[in-house]
Amino acid sequence: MNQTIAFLGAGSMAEAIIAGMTANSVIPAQQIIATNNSNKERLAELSSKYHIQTNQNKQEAITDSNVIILAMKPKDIKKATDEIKGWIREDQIIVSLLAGISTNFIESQLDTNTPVIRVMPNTSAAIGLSATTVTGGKFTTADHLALVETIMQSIGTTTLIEEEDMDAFTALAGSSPAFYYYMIEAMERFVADKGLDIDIAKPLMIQTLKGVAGMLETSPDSPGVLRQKITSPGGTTEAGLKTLASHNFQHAVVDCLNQTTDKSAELRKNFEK
Ligand SMILES: NC(=O)C1=CN([C@@H]2O[C@H](COP(=O)(O)OP(=O)(O)OC[C@H]3O[C@@H](n4cnc5c(N)ncnc54)[C@H](OP(=O)(O)O)[C@@H]3O)[C@@H](O)[C@H]2O)C=CC1
Ligand SMILES: O=C(O)[C@@H]1CCC=N1
Repeated sequence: MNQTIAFLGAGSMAEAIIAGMTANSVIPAQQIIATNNSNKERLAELSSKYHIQTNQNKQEAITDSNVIILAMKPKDIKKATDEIKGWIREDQIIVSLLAGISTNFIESQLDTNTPVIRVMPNTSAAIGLSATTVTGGKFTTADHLALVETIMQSIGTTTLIEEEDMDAFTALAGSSPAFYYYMIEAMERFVADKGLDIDIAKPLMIQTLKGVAGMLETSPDSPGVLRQKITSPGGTTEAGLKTLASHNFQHAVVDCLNQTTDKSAELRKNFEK
């Protein structure tokens, strides 16, 4: 792909995307430029690990690129756009990874007709398995969206959504890997409590998760039916599920996703000013 991509921000999400992009040949490493606020060591680390370009000069990084990926924290968006607004051209595309922050705010901050596309990847981008949602702003054409989807497909799947649904999909696909990891951490506690060998237990846990993902993907049955097929009356699974229900497990999960969604909206309220 003949695009040069600048990352403004070189933190964990930028690295997950860079790792995924450079692991396949869709975007050559030399067409990726990373810049950040001040952490020189971090840029050196990314350059040595992924053989990408780095540049501490944000203006140069932007000027040399067609696609500019905003990868700073939501709290830093105002300062970042104030700094870069004079350097952005209308032939470029701005891609924002920022939770909560709207395309409309970035467009108004930049004060140009440059297309702004909001995406929400997850850290599985590092192994090419992100589930990335994509939504366009006021100046975005179908061609812009297609280009950004192609770029993001180098790190996994892409799904076009309405911007009003982005907060909820941020919960369901951006943050949710952390919720799955949290459950696995609890299972690891059980492994330790029982004195089981983690080297035996971990591959079994991973294989089980892969099996669950595969069944969800291929089986015509709903998750509820799949669960029932495991749950013999009076059996082991039923005992475990009863315990989860007694702890209001499903309520906790729904509440967790609601709070995550609400936080995305709150970030917008707090930092779009
Ligand atoms: N982590 C995740 O799983 C996901 C994160 N996101 C989004 O990605 C964004 C980044 O998150 P994450 O990588 O975790 O954050 P990190 O804190 O790890 O990284 C933030 C980066 O932004 C840089 N930075 C801050 N201000 C500027 C600026 N004005 N110009 C250029 N760079 C700047 C920092 O540089 P320095 O170190 O020099 O200060 C740092 O490299 C967030 O907006 C988040 O909502 C989206 C999906 C998933
Ligand atoms: O926790 C966060 O705010 C970011 C956005 C989605 C995943 N991580």
